[in-house]
Amino acid sequence: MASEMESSLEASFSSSSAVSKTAGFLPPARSRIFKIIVIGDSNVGKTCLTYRFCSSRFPDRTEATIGVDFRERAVEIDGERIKIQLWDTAGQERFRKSMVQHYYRNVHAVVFVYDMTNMASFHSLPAWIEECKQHLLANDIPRVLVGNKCDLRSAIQVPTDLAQKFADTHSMPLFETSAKSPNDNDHVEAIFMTLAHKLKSHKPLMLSQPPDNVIVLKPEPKPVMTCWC
Ligand SMILES: Nc1nc2c(ncn2[C@@H]2O[C@H](COP(=O)(O)OP(=O)(O)OP(=O)(O)O)[C@@H](O)[C@H]2O)c(=O)[nH]1
Repeated sequence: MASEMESSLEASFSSSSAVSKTAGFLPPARSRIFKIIVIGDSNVGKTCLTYRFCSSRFPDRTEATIGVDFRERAVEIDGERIKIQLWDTAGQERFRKSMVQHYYRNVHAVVFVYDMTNMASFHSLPAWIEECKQHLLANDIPRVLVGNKCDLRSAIQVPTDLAQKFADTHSMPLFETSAKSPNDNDHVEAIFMTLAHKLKSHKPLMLSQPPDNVIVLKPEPKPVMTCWC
């Protein structure tokens, strides 16, 4: 399944068919697909965060991810339809081994997740960053750091200032959120939409398809970036 996904990603565009009202079929509408991998220790809430963004709710129950799960959501930004494809990767080493090289192919952005109630998951972050380096992820791809489970206020182990220092050192925005709390729904949305905005502006040229089927390359306007950290 991973290799099938990759071949579609290598094309960078997806198609959906459209029927002309007058003369048969129009060429398929195109939308860009962006692959975002979500990585971090087991149990930090990667599945819940991706589920929350793609299905707008907290999952009833989760099991440890084996290999990788895919979730996808289409969003519209400044009139352009973009598909955000989230690769929810296994945190447990034994469930990653055979798949790990697939995660890192054609990645457009990375979300590093730690559990705010688990200091060990925060201390693992350098190892996750190192894994990205080893798989030759370009330095300039957008990355964000997410501290999850902020709803468990009395159990917080990772202070915000420590996480912020780490985020600054690695030039990433920091988001503290909860995949579970209904109050944080907008926040989870904001994390992935911030990335989507960044990705949209990542490529300086975009393809547009006017009715006469001439493909025109035109510069993309810069979106306004907002950071919620
Ligand atoms: N209180 C609280 N619990 C959460 C939150 N997010 C996830 N959980 C719980 O944390 C546990 C692990 O969540 P998952 O999303 O499966 O964690 P994961 O990082 O995908 O784990 P692996 O698949 O093993 O890598 C589950 O019991 C979730 O219900 C959150 O924001 N708040």
